[in-house]
Amino acid sequence: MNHYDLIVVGSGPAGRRAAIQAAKLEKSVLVIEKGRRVGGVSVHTGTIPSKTLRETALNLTGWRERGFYGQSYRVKQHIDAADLHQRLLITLDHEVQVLEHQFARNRVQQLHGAARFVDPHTLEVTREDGELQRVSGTSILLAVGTKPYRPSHIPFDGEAIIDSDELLDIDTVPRSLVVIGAGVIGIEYASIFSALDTQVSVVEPRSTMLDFIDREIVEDFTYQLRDRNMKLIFGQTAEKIEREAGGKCRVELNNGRVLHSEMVLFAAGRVGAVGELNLEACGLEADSRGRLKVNPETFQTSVPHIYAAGDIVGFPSLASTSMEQGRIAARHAVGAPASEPPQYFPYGIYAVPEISTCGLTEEEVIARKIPYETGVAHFRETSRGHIMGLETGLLKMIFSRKTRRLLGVHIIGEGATELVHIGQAVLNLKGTVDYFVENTFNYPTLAEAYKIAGLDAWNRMDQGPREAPVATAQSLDSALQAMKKAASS
Ligand SMILES: Cc1cc2nc3c(=O)[nH]c(=O)nc-3n(C[C@H](O)[C@H](O)[C@H](O)COP(=O)(O)OP(=O)(O)OC[C@H]3O[C@@H](n4cnc5c(N)ncnc54)[C@H](O)[C@@H]3O)c2cc1C
Ligand SMILES: NC(=O)c1ccc[n+]([C@@H]2O[C@H](COP(=O)([O-])OP(=O)(O)OC[C@H]3O[C@@H](n4cnc5c(N)ncnc54)[C@H](O)[C@@H]3O)[C@@H](O)[C@H]2O)c1
Repeated sequence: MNHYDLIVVGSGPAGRRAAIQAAKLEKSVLVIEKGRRVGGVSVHTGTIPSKTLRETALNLTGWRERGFYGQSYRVKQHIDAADLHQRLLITLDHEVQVLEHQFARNRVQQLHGAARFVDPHTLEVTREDGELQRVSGTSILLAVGTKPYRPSHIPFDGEAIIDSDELLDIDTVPRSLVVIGAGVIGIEYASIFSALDTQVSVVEPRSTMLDFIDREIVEDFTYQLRDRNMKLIFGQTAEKIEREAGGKCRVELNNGRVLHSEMVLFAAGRVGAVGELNLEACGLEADSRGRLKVNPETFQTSVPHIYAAGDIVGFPSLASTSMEQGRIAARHAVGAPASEPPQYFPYGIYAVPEISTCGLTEEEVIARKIPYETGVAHFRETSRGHIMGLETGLLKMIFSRKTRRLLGVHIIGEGATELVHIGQAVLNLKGTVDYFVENTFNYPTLAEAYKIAGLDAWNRMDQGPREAPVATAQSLDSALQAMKKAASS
């Protein structure tokens, strides 16, 4: 039986980063992956496919050009499922190749098959050819991720009543779609299909959605979705879902309302993929949602040489944070020093329009009784926004009135998931409103919105002995506009 310094179960973001980190520290590493190809949910059914689908939809519909050419503008008149699949396959292939190459370069060994514990240090792998193989590890990292929650009362058929994994295999773009669950997955796909001219209805049992996002941003988002005819039905559950004789889906809500659609996407959460691990054999137990509890600093489970990272440990369940967790877990497992994760990480929602956020929301600042000021910029106030024909887009920053520090940045609109990193850096480096006022930004860029929002807040804050330096004619304009706005409000 082969023995390794570290065995990693799962090759998603947490597993791949952990494996490469341990290999860089010259440890022997084995990655066990039950999927046919490495990459995990992130590469095959989650992050990368959904973002590729979004990009394809925006490109083929000509979405980004409609500000100039009107709502009826299309790059391709009829977009079918083959159009969507084509780019998907190329992107996924590329991702897998890059990952395989990284493993090979770093001498990370791979074993394909489902792993289960035999005892706390030994795993048995059922290989693709049906053979069983046992391996042992000084440390083991569980990075097995999650799978869609599929309650037994939903008649999934893989064709018209589907989960988010099956969505990637559809062979037609539906003309109408009911999405059950307004979580991140539900809302991203709902807005992508709406951009493809599908008539979309979203059913959500709670009275609000995306509660971790600043309410002003969610209100703007909700307005934009409703404005393009999406039905957002809050406070209702789907009582019964069935296929009718003609093939259409019928969704009956608990208030008696009935929705008809060509397709139903059930996206009401995900559960940990611990089913095959035989956790009893290593002394671990998952919670009711299949999640494992870990020490948040080291990612050790209650069995000290067994670590868990990524979606299997719960919030925030992002590819980005999973990678960091995997890296920290691997360093701890092999006795290398590891820093703590930074206080604030960004969250990107790749809906149409996209949303990104980092730090505290206005609601959180109020709840903590922190005296604060906000600064807001609309993308249409920037020259880059004019050039791009943007009609929407908003950047909001929240500052402490006492320390002047940036507390949160919240963005909706084109490029939000990239732009947020400027705010993230200032936030984690403990920067203040003065950073945005005193520094020059490239012009014309959407990043100039930071300058405008910074000045907007600055004008209403105690400015002490400072003067706002005026770096360019453009920032003078912005400053004057912001001052006028402040004076009139
Ligand atoms: C539709 C969708 C869109 C998303 N979009 C984003 C996004 O835009 N940005 C973002 O940051 N995050 C996004 N996420 C979340 C992101 O995909 C996850 O946070 C990330 O994939 C979690 O990584 P992980 O390492 O925990 O494992 P996963 O990526 O879930 O991979 C786990 C791997 O473990 C393998 N495995 C499971 N059990 C066993 C076993 N017993 N033996 C061997 N192998 C096993 C599985 O086959 C799988 O390959 C999205 C998720 C979904 C579903
Ligand atoms: N851009 C990104 O970073 C991104 C994108 C997609 C997914 N993800 C990650 O994947 C994870 C899973 O996402 P998700 O959207 O599946 O889950 P979720 O838990 O975020 O959302 C599920 C939604 O479904 C609703 N719901 C729960 N039970 C329901 C029921 N029986 N009927 C109808 N609705 C019900 C919930 O109220 C919630 O709004 C998230 O935690 C997220 O971090 C991230």
